[in-house]
Amino acid sequence: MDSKSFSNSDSKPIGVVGAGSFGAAVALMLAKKERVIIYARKESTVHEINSSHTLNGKEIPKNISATLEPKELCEACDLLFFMIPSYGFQEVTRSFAPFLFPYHVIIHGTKGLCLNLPAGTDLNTVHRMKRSQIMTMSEVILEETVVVRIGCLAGPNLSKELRQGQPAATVVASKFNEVILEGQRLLRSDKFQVYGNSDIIGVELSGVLKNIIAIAAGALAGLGLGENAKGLLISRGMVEMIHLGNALGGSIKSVIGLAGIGDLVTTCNSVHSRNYTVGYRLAKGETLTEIVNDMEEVAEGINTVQIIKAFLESSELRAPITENLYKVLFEDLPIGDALQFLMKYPFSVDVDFV
Ligand SMILES: NC(=O)C1=CN([C@@H]2O[C@H](COP(=O)(O)OP(=O)(O)OC[C@H]3O[C@@H](n4cnc5c(N)ncnc54)[C@H](OP(=O)(O)O)[C@@H]3O)[C@@H](O)[C@H]2O)C=CC1
Ligand SMILES: O=C(CO)COP(=O)(O)O
Repeated sequence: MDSKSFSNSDSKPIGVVGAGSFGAAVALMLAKKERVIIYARKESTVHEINSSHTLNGKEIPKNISATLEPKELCEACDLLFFMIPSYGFQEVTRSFAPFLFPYHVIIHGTKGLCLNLPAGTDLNTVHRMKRSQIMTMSEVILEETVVVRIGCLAGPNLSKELRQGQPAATVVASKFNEVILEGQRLLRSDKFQVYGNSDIIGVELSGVLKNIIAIAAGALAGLGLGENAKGLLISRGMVEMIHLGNALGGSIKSVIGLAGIGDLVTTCNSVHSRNYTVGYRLAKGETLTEIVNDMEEVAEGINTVQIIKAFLESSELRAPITENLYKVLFEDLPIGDALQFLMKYPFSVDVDFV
């Protein structure tokens, strides 16, 4: 394959790694254009897809099949969509690495961060982190594999709405134009618009950072506060995302685009958002442990708050929403006290980023 262009023109199937909520939603969209092979780690999931053409009991098209083997997926497909939460991302990427070649293209949809810490340490033991110790998923793929053409999918894409066929849009970000074009070709439909962006780090960070604000928005709703308070949170949250995104290597433009403000508005308003739900349930009196133990799906924002708090410890930057949410989640600060602190915080300039 020509290293400068990429097109699945020989109609190889498209690989989807992960059969969770988002992996399933993306596999269904891809199956409208091409054959799809899903990699899942559970034999029962693979068996269900291959034998009854269902996933979690819901019918799926017959051009979707499944495998338990990374090798099989890498041999069959040139383009792989990695749809794995950040907690499993490094492990899964390492299991695929021996079978990946520079001709492969990977587009991921993960809205979380991984860590690059010395052996024997983790998030519970390292409380100050430099940027070099924090990795976006494109950085994990670059570190662990020989794949260079990497893309990221981010935007207001609640999987439940996508599966219902409701209209939506996303951003495919990559430094390689052919990755953006192929993502657009495969995913675009009359119900789904796909924008391109070359700032992959900024787009990844937008999807990651909005989860923090979504937890806070759920908490406001759980406290019974109104739309004025939400407008305030979303606006100040966006400013915080811009400064954090910038400090971590992303561009302001990406945060004020679909993957940033677009996704922020969606997840701060939806009971289908897991992050929003975490905040809502906290405000209703449940503990973080109770909520996490009871959730079947991942709420990336919880881990992200911890990582960003550790990053703030090693920088001059202040991010009052994140810092107060950290105290609520991990230091038992009552949500009402956090809110009071934020109301008194000396934010004096409305727009300080342009
Ligand atoms: N759901 C949504 O609306 C959206 C989600 N995202 C992002 O997509 C990512 C995935 O989310 P989502 O699909 O919702 O998560 P889910 O919790 O629904 O599913 C996660 C999937 O990843 C698999 N998995 C986890 N760890 C491993 C591992 N080590 N090896 C193999 N498989 C593994 C799980 O497998 P198993 O079933 O075997 O446990 C499961 O199928 C997250 O980062 C999320 O932020 C982005 C946009 C929208
Ligand atoms: O990112 C999402 C929608 O764009 C999904 O948000 P949650 O992970 O909070 O469910």
